[in-house]
Amino acid sequence: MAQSIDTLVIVGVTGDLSSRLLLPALGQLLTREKKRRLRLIGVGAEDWDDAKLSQILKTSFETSSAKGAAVTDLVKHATYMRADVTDLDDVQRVIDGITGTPAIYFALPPAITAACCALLEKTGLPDGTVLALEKPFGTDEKSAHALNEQLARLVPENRIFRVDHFLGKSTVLNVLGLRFANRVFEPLWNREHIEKIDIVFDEQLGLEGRARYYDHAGAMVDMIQSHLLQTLAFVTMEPPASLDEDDLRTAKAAALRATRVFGGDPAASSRRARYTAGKIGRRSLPAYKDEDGVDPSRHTETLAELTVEVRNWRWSGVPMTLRSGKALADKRSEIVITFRDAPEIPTGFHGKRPANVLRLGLGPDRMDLSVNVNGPGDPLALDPAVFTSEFGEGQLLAYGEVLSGVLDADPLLSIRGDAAEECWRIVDSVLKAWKDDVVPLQSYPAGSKGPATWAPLG
Ligand SMILES: NC(=O)C1=CN([C@@H]2O[C@H](COP(=O)(O)OP(=O)(O)OC[C@H]3O[C@@H](n4cnc5c(N)ncnc54)[C@H](OP(=O)(O)O)[C@@H]3O)[C@@H](O)[C@H]2O)C=CC1
Ligand SMILES: O=C1O[C@H](COP(=O)(O)O)[C@@H](O)[C@H](O)[C@H]1O
Repeated sequence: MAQSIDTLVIVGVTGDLSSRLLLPALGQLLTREKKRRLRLIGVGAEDWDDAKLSQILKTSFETSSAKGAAVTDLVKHATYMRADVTDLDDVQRVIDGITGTPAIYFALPPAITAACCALLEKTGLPDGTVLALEKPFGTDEKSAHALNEQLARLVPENRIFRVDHFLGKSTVLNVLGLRFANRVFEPLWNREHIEKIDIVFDEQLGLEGRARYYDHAGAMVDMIQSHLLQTLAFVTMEPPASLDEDDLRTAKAAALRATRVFGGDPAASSRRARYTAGKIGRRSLPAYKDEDGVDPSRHTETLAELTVEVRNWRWSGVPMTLRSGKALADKRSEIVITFRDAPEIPTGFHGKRPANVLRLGLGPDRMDLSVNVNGPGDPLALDPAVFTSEFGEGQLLAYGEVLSGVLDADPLLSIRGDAAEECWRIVDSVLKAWKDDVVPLQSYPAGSKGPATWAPLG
Protein backbone atom coordinates (compact mmCIF):
# COMPACT_ATOMS: atom_id res chain seq x y z
CA MET A 1 0.00 0.00 0.00
CA ALA A 2 1.29 3.48 -0.83
CA GLN A 3 2.70 5.26 2.19
CA SER A 4 1.07 8.65 2.48
CA ILE A 5 2.12 9.71 5.97
CA ASP A 6 5.79 9.92 6.87
CA THR A 7 5.69 11.73 10.23
CA LEU A 8 3.69 10.68 13.25
CA VAL A 9 3.22 13.36 15.89
CA ILE A 10 1.86 11.92 19.14
CA VAL A 11 0.61 14.76 21.30
CA GLY A 12 0.36 13.48 24.87
CA VAL A 13 3.17 10.96 24.38
CA THR A 14 3.86 11.07 28.13
CA GLY A 15 0.40 9.72 28.99
CA ASP A 16 -1.08 6.30 29.76
CA LEU A 17 -2.73 5.68 26.38
CA SER A 18 0.48 6.37 24.53
CA SER A 19 2.84 4.18 26.55
CA ARG A 20 0.42 1.32 27.27
CA LEU A 21 -1.52 0.99 24.01
CA LEU A 22 -0.39 3.25 21.17
CA LEU A 23 3.36 2.72 21.23
CA PRO A 24 3.24 -1.09 21.63
CA ALA A 25 0.80 -1.21 18.69
CA LEU A 26 3.05 1.06 16.64
CA GLY A 27 5.98 -1.26 17.39
CA GLN A 28 3.95 -4.28 16.32
CA LEU A 29 2.87 -2.56 13.09
CA LEU A 30 6.44 -1.59 12.20
CA THR A 31 7.65 -5.12 12.95
CA ARG A 32 5.25 -6.40 10.28
CA GLU A 33 5.88 -3.55 7.87
CA LYS A 34 9.66 -3.44 7.75
CA LYS A 35 9.77 -1.09 4.78
CA ARG A 36 7.67 1.61 6.40
CA ARG A 37 9.76 4.62 7.38
CA LEU A 38 8.25 6.94 9.94
CA ARG A 39 9.57 9.89 11.85
CA LEU A 40 8.11 10.10 15.35
CA ILE A 41 7.72 13.42 17.13
CA GLY A 42 6.54 12.98 20.71
CA VAL A 43 4.92 16.03 22.29
CA GLY A 44 4.14 16.32 25.99
CA ALA A 45 3.96 18.68 28.92
CA GLU A 46 6.62 16.72 30.87
CA ASP A 47 10.26 17.77 31.08
CA TRP A 48 11.49 14.90 28.87
CA ASP A 49 14.19 14.90 26.19
CA ASP A 50 14.98 12.72 23.16
CA ALA A 51 16.86 10.21 25.30
CA LYS A 52 13.94 9.80 27.71
CA LEU A 53 11.52 9.34 24.79
CA SER A 54 13.79 6.75 23.26
CA GLN A 55 13.89 4.88 26.60
CA ILE A 56 10.06 4.94 26.81
CA LEU A 57 9.85 3.73 23.21
CA LYS A 58 12.14 0.78 23.95
CA THR A 59 10.12 -0.18 27.05
CA SER A 60 6.79 0.07 25.21
CA PHE A 61 8.12 -1.78 22.17
CA GLU A 62 9.36 -4.63 24.36
CA THR A 63 5.78 -5.31 25.47
CA SER A 64 4.84 -6.14 21.86
CA SER A 65 8.20 -7.79 21.02
CA ALA A 66 8.77 -5.13 18.38
CA LYS A 67 11.93 -5.46 16.33
CA GLY A 68 13.42 -4.99 12.87
CA ALA A 69 14.66 -2.24 10.61
CA ALA A 70 11.57 -0.01 10.74
CA VAL A 71 11.50 -0.10 14.54
CA THR A 72 15.23 0.65 14.88
CA ASP A 73 14.96 3.52 12.41
CA LEU A 74 12.00 5.06 14.24
CA VAL A 75 13.71 4.90 17.64
CA LYS A 76 16.93 6.36 16.21
CA HIS A 77 15.24 9.41 14.72
CA ALA A 78 12.47 10.03 17.30
CA THR A 79 12.42 13.49 18.84
CA TYR A 80 10.66 14.93 21.85
CA MET A 81 9.17 18.41 22.13
CA ARG A 82 8.01 19.84 25.40
CA ALA A 83 4.94 21.95 24.80
CA ASP A 84 1.76 23.15 26.42
CA VAL A 85 -0.60 22.58 23.53
CA THR A 86 -3.08 25.11 24.84
CA ASP A 87 -0.44 27.82 24.24
CA LEU A 88 -0.29 29.36 20.77
CA ASP A 89 3.49 29.87 20.67
CA ASP A 90 4.11 26.27 21.77
CA VAL A 91 1.72 24.90 19.16
CA GLN A 92 3.36 27.04 16.47
CA ARG A 93 6.74 25.61 17.52
CA VAL A 94 5.41 22.07 17.17
CA ILE A 95 3.93 22.77 13.72
CA ASP A 96 7.18 24.43 12.57
CA GLY A 97 9.12 21.36 13.72
CA ILE A 98 7.16 19.00 11.47
CA THR A 99 8.76 17.73 8.28
CA GLY A 100 6.95 15.73 5.59
CA THR A 101 3.26 14.83 5.66
CA PRO A 102 2.14 14.31 9.24
CA ALA A 103 -0.52 12.44 11.13
CA ILE A 104 -1.11 14.33 14.35
CA TYR A 105 -2.46 11.95 16.99
CA PHE A 106 -4.08 13.66 19.96
CA ALA A 107 -3.58 11.27 22.90
CA LEU A 108 -4.94 13.97 25.19
CA PRO A 109 -7.90 14.65 27.44
CA PRO A 110 -10.76 15.76 25.11
CA ALA A 111 -10.93 19.36 26.37
CA ILE A 112 -7.20 19.84 25.69
CA THR A 113 -7.60 18.36 22.20
CA ALA A 114 -10.41 20.83 21.44
CA ALA A 115 -8.34 23.75 22.76
CA CYS A 116 -5.35 22.67 20.66
CA CYS A 117 -7.48 22.32 17.50
CA ALA A 118 -8.71 25.88 17.99
CA LEU A 119 -5.07 27.04 17.96
CA LEU A 120 -4.31 25.03 14.82
CA GLU A 121 -6.77 27.28 12.98
CA LYS A 122 -4.31 30.09 13.68
CA THR A 123 -1.05 28.21 12.98
CA GLY A 124 -2.26 26.38 9.86
CA LEU A 125 -1.21 22.82 9.03
CA PRO A 126 1.20 21.18 6.56
CA ASP A 127 -0.42 19.94 3.32
CA GLY A 128 -2.00 16.51 3.57
CA THR A 129 -2.13 16.48 7.39
CA VAL A 130 -4.21 13.74 8.99
CA LEU A 131 -5.74 14.42 12.41
CA ALA A 132 -6.48 11.53 14.78
CA LEU A 133 -8.60 12.19 17.86
CA GLU A 134 -9.30 9.90 20.78
CA LYS A 135 -12.69 9.35 22.29
CA PRO A 136 -14.67 10.89 23.88
CA PHE A 137 -15.23 13.19 20.92
CA GLY A 138 -16.74 16.24 22.63
CA THR A 139 -18.84 16.16 25.76
CA ASP A 140 -22.35 16.16 24.28
CA GLU A 141 -24.07 16.38 20.88
CA LYS A 142 -23.70 20.15 20.71
CA SER A 143 -19.99 20.22 21.53
CA ALA A 144 -19.33 17.28 19.17
CA HIS A 145 -21.05 19.26 16.41
CA ALA A 146 -18.97 22.35 17.19
CA LEU A 147 -15.77 20.26 17.20
CA ASN A 148 -16.76 18.76 13.84
CA GLU A 149 -17.22 22.24 12.40
CA GLN A 150 -13.88 23.32 13.78
CA LEU A 151 -12.08 20.28 12.34
CA ALA A 152 -13.77 20.80 8.98
CA ARG A 153 -12.08 24.19 8.83
CA LEU A 154 -8.70 22.44 9.25
CA VAL A 155 -8.76 19.36 7.00
CA PRO A 156 -11.30 17.45 4.85
CA GLU A 157 -13.48 14.82 6.55
CA ASN A 158 -11.56 11.88 5.05
CA ARG A 159 -8.41 13.09 6.83
CA ILE A 160 -10.09 13.23 10.24
CA PHE A 161 -9.80 10.05 12.27
CA ARG A 162 -12.12 9.81 15.25
CA VAL A 163 -10.51 6.81 16.81
CA ASP A 164 -12.45 3.96 18.38
CA HIS A 165 -10.11 1.05 18.97
CA PHE A 166 -13.05 -1.37 19.36
CA LEU A 167 -13.50 -1.09 15.60
CA GLY A 168 -9.98 -2.50 15.30
CA LYS A 169 -10.81 -5.53 17.45
CA SER A 170 -10.89 -8.62 15.29
CA THR A 171 -14.15 -10.02 16.71
CA VAL A 172 -15.98 -6.74 16.21
CA LEU A 173 -14.83 -6.86 12.57
CA ASN A 174 -15.85 -10.53 12.49
CA VAL A 175 -19.46 -9.46 13.00
CA LEU A 176 -19.39 -8.23 9.41
CA GLY A 177 -18.00 -11.48 8.02
CA LEU A 178 -20.36 -13.60 10.10
CA ARG A 179 -23.42 -11.63 9.02
CA PHE A 180 -22.63 -10.78 5.42
CA ALA A 181 -20.51 -13.68 4.15
CA ASN A 182 -22.89 -16.46 5.25
CA ARG A 183 -26.38 -17.55 4.32
CA VAL A 184 -27.31 -18.93 7.74
CA PHE A 185 -27.46 -15.88 10.01
CA GLU A 186 -28.61 -12.86 8.03
CA PRO A 187 -32.11 -14.20 7.18
CA LEU A 188 -32.69 -14.60 10.94
CA TRP A 189 -31.10 -11.26 11.84
CA ASN A 190 -34.25 -9.28 12.61
CA ARG A 191 -37.15 -8.74 15.04
CA GLU A 192 -38.99 -11.85 13.78
CA HIS A 193 -36.28 -14.13 15.09
CA ILE A 194 -34.20 -12.22 17.63
CA GLU A 195 -35.56 -11.67 21.12
CA LYS A 196 -32.84 -9.41 22.50
CA ILE A 197 -29.26 -8.34 22.08
CA ASP A 198 -26.82 -7.71 24.93
CA ILE A 199 -23.35 -6.26 24.66
CA VAL A 200 -21.39 -6.64 27.88
CA PHE A 201 -17.95 -5.29 28.70
CA ASP A 202 -17.21 -6.04 32.36
CA GLU A 203 -13.68 -5.37 33.57
CA GLN A 204 -11.79 -6.43 36.66
CA LEU A 205 -9.62 -3.32 36.32
CA GLY A 206 -10.42 -0.48 38.69
CA LEU A 207 -9.51 3.16 38.16
CA GLU A 208 -5.80 2.40 37.60
CA GLY A 209 -4.73 5.99 38.39
CA ARG A 210 -6.85 7.52 35.61
CA ALA A 211 -9.02 9.79 37.80
CA ARG A 212 -7.99 12.90 35.88
CA TYR A 213 -9.82 11.56 32.83
CA TYR A 214 -12.24 8.94 34.13
CA ASP A 215 -13.81 10.95 36.95
CA HIS A 216 -15.14 13.35 34.29
CA ALA A 217 -16.28 10.56 31.99
CA GLY A 218 -17.69 7.60 33.95
CA ALA A 219 -18.67 4.26 32.48
CA MET A 220 -21.43 5.65 30.24
CA VAL A 221 -19.16 8.06 28.37
CA ASP A 222 -15.98 6.00 28.62
CA MET A 223 -17.50 2.84 27.16
CA ILE A 224 -21.17 2.94 26.15
CA GLN A 225 -21.34 6.29 24.33
CA SER A 226 -18.38 5.26 22.20
CA HIS A 227 -17.21 1.65 21.97
CA LEU A 228 -20.43 -0.23 22.71
CA LEU A 229 -22.69 1.88 20.50
CA GLN A 230 -20.18 1.53 17.65
CA THR A 231 -20.16 -2.23 18.18
CA LEU A 232 -23.97 -2.27 18.24
CA ALA A 233 -23.99 -0.41 14.93
CA PHE A 234 -22.00 -3.26 13.33
CA VAL A 235 -24.53 -5.73 14.76
CA THR A 236 -27.63 -3.84 13.59
CA MET A 237 -26.64 -2.10 10.33
CA GLU A 238 -28.01 -3.00 6.90
CA PRO A 239 -25.65 -4.90 4.56
CA PRO A 240 -23.26 -2.47 2.88
CA ALA A 241 -22.61 -3.01 -0.84
CA SER A 242 -18.86 -3.01 -0.18
CA LEU A 243 -16.34 -2.55 2.59
CA ASP A 244 -15.42 0.76 1.07
CA GLU A 245 -15.28 3.48 3.74
CA ASP A 246 -18.24 5.36 2.30
CA ASP A 247 -20.55 2.31 2.07
CA LEU A 248 -19.58 0.92 5.46
CA ARG A 249 -19.69 4.18 7.37
CA THR A 250 -22.95 5.25 5.74
CA ALA A 251 -24.60 1.96 6.78
CA LYS A 252 -23.24 2.34 10.32
CA ALA A 253 -24.42 5.95 10.61
CA ALA A 254 -27.92 4.97 9.41
CA ALA A 255 -28.16 2.32 12.15
CA LEU A 256 -27.09 4.86 14.78
CA ARG A 257 -29.57 7.42 13.46
CA ALA A 258 -32.36 4.90 14.09
CA THR A 259 -31.17 4.12 17.63
CA ARG A 260 -33.11 5.55 20.61
CA VAL A 261 -33.28 4.85 24.33
CA PHE A 262 -35.79 2.07 24.81
CA GLY A 263 -39.40 3.27 25.00
CA GLY A 264 -38.14 6.85 24.79
CA ASP A 265 -37.64 6.80 28.57
CA PRO A 266 -34.06 7.61 29.61
CA ALA A 267 -34.69 6.95 33.30
CA ALA A 268 -36.45 3.60 32.93
CA SER A 269 -33.93 2.36 30.37
CA SER A 270 -30.74 3.08 32.31
CA ARG A 271 -28.99 2.14 35.55
CA ARG A 272 -25.79 3.29 37.20
CA ALA A 273 -23.66 2.24 40.13
CA ARG A 274 -20.28 2.91 41.74
CA TYR A 275 -17.93 0.46 43.46
CA THR A 276 -17.25 0.44 47.16
CA ALA A 277 -14.16 -1.14 48.75
CA GLY A 278 -13.63 -4.80 48.03
CA LYS A 279 -11.33 -7.52 46.77
CA ILE A 280 -10.81 -8.85 43.26
CA GLY A 281 -9.03 -12.13 43.72
CA ARG A 282 -6.22 -11.19 46.11
CA ARG A 283 -6.17 -7.52 45.07
CA SER A 284 -7.81 -5.08 47.51
CA LEU A 285 -9.41 -2.00 46.00
CA PRO A 286 -10.45 1.10 47.92
CA ALA A 287 -13.91 2.51 47.30
CA TYR A 288 -13.97 4.49 44.04
CA LYS A 289 -14.80 7.66 45.94
CA ASP A 290 -11.60 7.25 47.99
CA GLU A 291 -9.31 6.73 44.97
CA ASP A 292 -6.62 9.37 44.37
CA GLY A 293 -7.90 12.32 42.35
CA VAL A 294 -11.60 11.41 42.61
CA ASP A 295 -14.10 14.10 43.57
CA PRO A 296 -16.87 12.11 45.32
CA SER A 297 -19.34 14.92 44.78
CA ARG A 298 -19.24 14.28 41.02
CA HIS A 299 -21.10 10.98 41.66
CA THR A 300 -19.23 9.35 38.78
CA GLU A 301 -20.58 5.89 37.94
CA THR A 302 -18.19 2.97 37.43
CA LEU A 303 -20.90 0.63 36.11
CA ALA A 304 -23.52 1.67 33.57
CA GLU A 305 -26.31 -0.08 31.74
CA LEU A 306 -28.47 1.28 28.94
CA THR A 307 -31.22 -0.37 26.91
CA VAL A 308 -31.82 1.02 23.44
CA GLU A 309 -33.88 0.07 20.42
CA VAL A 310 -33.26 0.53 16.72
CA ARG A 311 -36.44 2.05 15.36
CA ASN A 312 -36.73 0.56 11.90
CA TRP A 313 -38.58 -2.34 10.25
CA ARG A 314 -35.78 -4.77 10.95
CA TRP A 315 -35.41 -4.12 14.68
CA SER A 316 -38.44 -2.31 16.09
CA GLY A 317 -39.18 -3.40 19.67
CA VAL A 318 -36.06 -5.56 20.20
CA PRO A 319 -34.35 -4.52 23.46
CA MET A 320 -30.61 -4.04 23.08
CA THR A 321 -28.78 -3.65 26.36
CA LEU A 322 -25.28 -2.26 26.66
CA ARG A 323 -23.43 -2.66 29.92
CA SER A 324 -19.93 -1.87 31.05
CA GLY A 325 -18.26 -1.54 34.41
CA LYS A 326 -15.05 -1.63 36.36
CA ALA A 327 -13.84 -3.57 39.41
CA LEU A 328 -16.21 -6.47 38.76
CA ALA A 329 -15.70 -10.08 39.79
CA ASP A 330 -15.13 -11.42 36.29
CA LYS A 331 -13.79 -10.08 33.03
CA ARG A 332 -16.53 -10.61 30.49
CA SER A 333 -16.68 -9.06 27.05
CA GLU A 334 -19.20 -10.40 24.59
CA ILE A 335 -22.02 -9.73 22.20
CA VAL A 336 -24.95 -12.00 23.03
CA ILE A 337 -27.74 -12.57 20.52
CA THR A 338 -30.73 -14.39 22.03
CA PHE A 339 -33.13 -15.88 19.49
CA ARG A 340 -36.89 -16.26 19.93
CA ASP A 341 -38.37 -19.56 20.87
CA ALA A 342 -39.19 -22.05 18.07
CA PRO A 343 -42.80 -21.41 16.98
CA GLU A 344 -43.92 -25.01 17.54
CA ILE A 345 -42.25 -28.13 18.89
CA PRO A 346 -43.61 -31.50 17.71
CA THR A 347 -45.46 -33.30 20.48
CA GLY A 348 -43.30 -36.10 21.77
CA PHE A 349 -40.10 -34.19 22.37
CA HIS A 350 -39.24 -33.60 26.00
CA GLY A 351 -36.30 -32.35 28.03
CA LYS A 352 -34.46 -29.03 28.33
CA ARG A 353 -34.99 -26.48 25.58
CA PRO A 354 -33.28 -23.16 26.38
CA ALA A 355 -33.26 -20.31 23.84
CA ASN A 356 -30.78 -20.48 20.98
CA VAL A 357 -27.99 -18.08 21.83
CA LEU A 358 -25.11 -16.81 19.72
CA ARG A 359 -22.19 -15.45 21.75
CA LEU A 360 -19.38 -13.51 20.13
CA GLY A 361 -16.51 -13.17 22.59
CA LEU A 362 -14.47 -9.96 22.27
CA GLY A 363 -11.48 -11.37 24.13
CA PRO A 364 -10.72 -14.17 24.04
CA ASP A 365 -12.06 -14.00 20.49
CA ARG A 366 -14.54 -16.84 20.04
CA MET A 367 -18.03 -17.77 18.96
CA ASP A 368 -20.49 -20.08 20.73
CA LEU A 369 -23.79 -21.06 19.19
CA SER A 370 -26.13 -23.01 21.43
CA VAL A 371 -28.82 -25.15 19.83
CA ASN A 372 -31.18 -27.89 21.01
CA VAL A 373 -30.59 -31.36 19.59
CA ASN A 374 -31.71 -34.89 20.33
CA GLY A 375 -29.59 -35.94 23.28
CA PRO A 376 -27.74 -39.19 23.73
CA GLY A 377 -29.77 -42.12 25.08
CA ASP A 378 -33.49 -41.40 24.70
CA PRO A 379 -33.77 -40.15 21.08
CA LEU A 380 -36.77 -37.93 21.90
CA ALA A 381 -35.10 -36.15 24.82
CA LEU A 382 -33.82 -32.71 23.82
CA ASP A 383 -30.42 -31.63 25.01
CA PRO A 384 -28.65 -28.29 24.50
CA ALA A 385 -25.40 -28.47 22.53
CA VAL A 386 -22.87 -25.70 21.89
CA PHE A 387 -20.89 -25.22 18.68
CA THR A 388 -17.70 -23.37 19.53
CA SER A 389 -15.09 -21.75 17.37
CA GLU A 390 -11.97 -20.04 18.68
CA PHE A 391 -11.25 -17.16 16.33
CA GLY A 392 -7.62 -16.71 17.27
CA GLU A 393 -6.03 -13.32 17.61
CA GLY A 394 -6.06 -10.72 14.87
CA GLN A 395 -2.78 -10.09 13.08
CA LEU A 396 -2.56 -6.69 14.74
CA LEU A 397 -3.54 -5.34 18.14
CA ALA A 398 -6.71 -3.22 17.96
CA TYR A 399 -4.62 -0.04 18.14
CA GLY A 400 -2.37 -1.46 15.40
CA GLU A 401 -5.38 -1.66 13.08
CA VAL A 402 -6.32 1.88 14.04
CA LEU A 403 -2.79 3.21 13.45
CA SER A 404 -2.51 1.34 10.19
CA GLY A 405 -5.63 3.20 8.96
CA VAL A 406 -4.29 6.54 10.18
CA LEU A 407 -0.85 6.07 8.58
CA ASP A 408 -2.33 4.91 5.27
CA ALA A 409 -4.97 7.68 5.44
CA ASP A 410 -7.70 5.02 5.12
CA PRO A 411 -10.68 6.13 7.26
CA LEU A 412 -12.61 2.81 7.04
CA LEU A 413 -12.35 2.13 10.79
CA SER A 414 -12.62 5.70 11.97
CA ILE A 415 -15.90 7.24 13.15
CA ARG A 416 -17.43 9.68 10.70
CA GLY A 417 -18.49 13.06 12.08
CA ASP A 418 -22.24 12.42 11.81
CA ALA A 419 -21.91 9.09 13.65
CA ALA A 420 -19.95 10.75 16.47
CA GLU A 421 -22.79 13.24 16.95
CA GLU A 422 -25.44 10.49 16.81
CA CYS A 423 -23.75 8.59 19.64
CA TRP A 424 -24.05 11.64 21.86
CA ARG A 425 -27.66 12.23 20.76
CA ILE A 426 -28.48 8.70 21.95
CA VAL A 427 -27.02 9.13 25.45
CA ASP A 428 -27.51 12.87 26.12
CA SER A 429 -30.99 12.45 27.61
CA VAL A 430 -29.72 9.66 29.87
CA LEU A 431 -26.82 11.74 31.12
CA LYS A 432 -29.27 14.55 31.86
CA ALA A 433 -31.56 12.20 33.82
CA TRP A 434 -28.53 11.06 35.82
CA LYS A 435 -27.38 14.62 36.46
CA ASP A 436 -30.88 15.47 37.69
CA ASP A 437 -30.64 12.42 39.97
CA VAL A 438 -33.75 10.83 38.47
CA VAL A 439 -31.82 7.55 38.33
CA PRO A 440 -30.28 6.62 41.70
CA LEU A 441 -26.53 5.95 41.91
CA GLN A 442 -26.39 2.43 43.34
CA SER A 443 -23.34 0.72 44.77
CA TYR A 444 -21.58 -2.63 44.54
CA PRO A 445 -18.53 -3.99 46.31
CA ALA A 446 -15.41 -4.19 44.13
CA GLY A 447 -15.04 -7.84 43.14
CA SER A 448 -18.80 -8.49 43.04
CA LYS A 449 -21.01 -9.01 39.98
CA GLY A 450 -22.59 -5.55 40.43
CA PRO A 451 -25.59 -4.50 42.52
CA ALA A 452 -27.44 -7.58 43.75
CA THR A 453 -30.74 -6.30 42.33
CA TRP A 454 -29.45 -6.12 38.73
CA ALA A 455 -30.52 -9.14 36.73
CA PRO A 456 -27.63 -10.75 34.85
CA LEU A 457 -27.48 -10.12 31.09
CA GLY A 458 -27.10 -12.60 28.26
N1 LIG B 1 -5.66 5.19 28.78
C1 LIG B 1 -6.48 4.36 28.15
O1 LIG B 1 -6.59 3.16 28.44
C2 LIG B 1 -7.31 4.89 27.03
C3 LIG B 1 -7.42 6.25 26.81
N2 LIG B 1 -8.15 6.71 25.78
C4 LIG B 1 -8.27 8.15 25.55
O2 LIG B 1 -6.99 8.74 25.39
C5 LIG B 1 -7.00 10.08 25.85
C6 LIG B 1 -5.83 10.27 26.81
O3 LIG B 1 -6.04 9.39 27.90
P1 LIG B 1 -4.86 8.94 28.87
O4 LIG B 1 -3.61 8.71 28.15
O5 LIG B 1 -5.44 7.85 29.70
O6 LIG B 1 -4.69 10.25 29.79
P2 LIG B 1 -3.39 10.72 30.59
O7 LIG B 1 -3.87 11.71 31.57
O8 LIG B 1 -2.59 9.56 31.07
O9 LIG B 1 -2.51 11.42 29.46
C7 LIG B 1 -2.85 12.65 28.90
C8 LIG B 1 -1.61 13.24 28.31
O10 LIG B 1 -1.93 14.55 27.87
C9 LIG B 1 -0.90 15.42 28.30
N3 LIG B 1 -1.38 16.78 28.43
C10 LIG B 1 -2.41 17.23 29.19
N4 LIG B 1 -2.55 18.57 29.04
C11 LIG B 1 -1.59 18.95 28.17
C12 LIG B 1 -1.21 20.17 27.60
N5 LIG B 1 -1.86 21.32 27.88
N6 LIG B 1 -0.17 20.21 26.74
C13 LIG B 1 0.49 19.07 26.42
N7 LIG B 1 0.18 17.87 26.91
C14 LIG B 1 -0.84 17.81 27.79
C15 LIG B 1 -0.48 14.86 29.61
O11 LIG B 1 0.78 15.39 29.98
P3 LIG B 1 1.12 15.57 31.55
O12 LIG B 1 1.01 14.22 32.15
O13 LIG B 1 2.47 16.10 31.55
O14 LIG B 1 0.09 16.53 32.07
C16 LIG B 1 -0.45 13.38 29.27
O15 LIG B 1 0.72 13.06 28.60
C17 LIG B 1 -8.37 10.29 26.49
O16 LIG B 1 -9.18 10.96 25.56
C18 LIG B 1 -8.91 8.88 26.70
O17 LIG B 1 -10.30 8.81 26.57
C19 LIG B 1 -8.80 5.86 24.92
C20 LIG B 1 -8.71 4.51 25.08
C21 LIG B 1 -7.99 3.90 26.17
O1 LIG C 1 -11.22 2.93 25.85
C1 LIG C 1 -11.18 2.24 26.84
O2 LIG C 1 -11.10 0.91 26.70
C2 LIG C 1 -10.56 0.11 27.76
C3 LIG C 1 -10.96 -1.33 27.45
O3 LIG C 1 -10.50 -1.73 26.19
P1 LIG C 1 -9.38 -2.84 26.02
O4 LIG C 1 -9.21 -2.96 24.57
O5 LIG C 1 -8.19 -2.31 26.74
O6 LIG C 1 -9.87 -4.07 26.66
C4 LIG C 1 -11.10 0.54 29.09
O7 LIG C 1 -10.42 -0.15 30.11
C5 LIG C 1 -10.87 2.03 29.28
O8 LIG C 1 -11.48 2.47 30.49
C6 LIG C 1 -11.45 2.82 28.15
O9 LIG C 1 -11.04 4.18 28.25
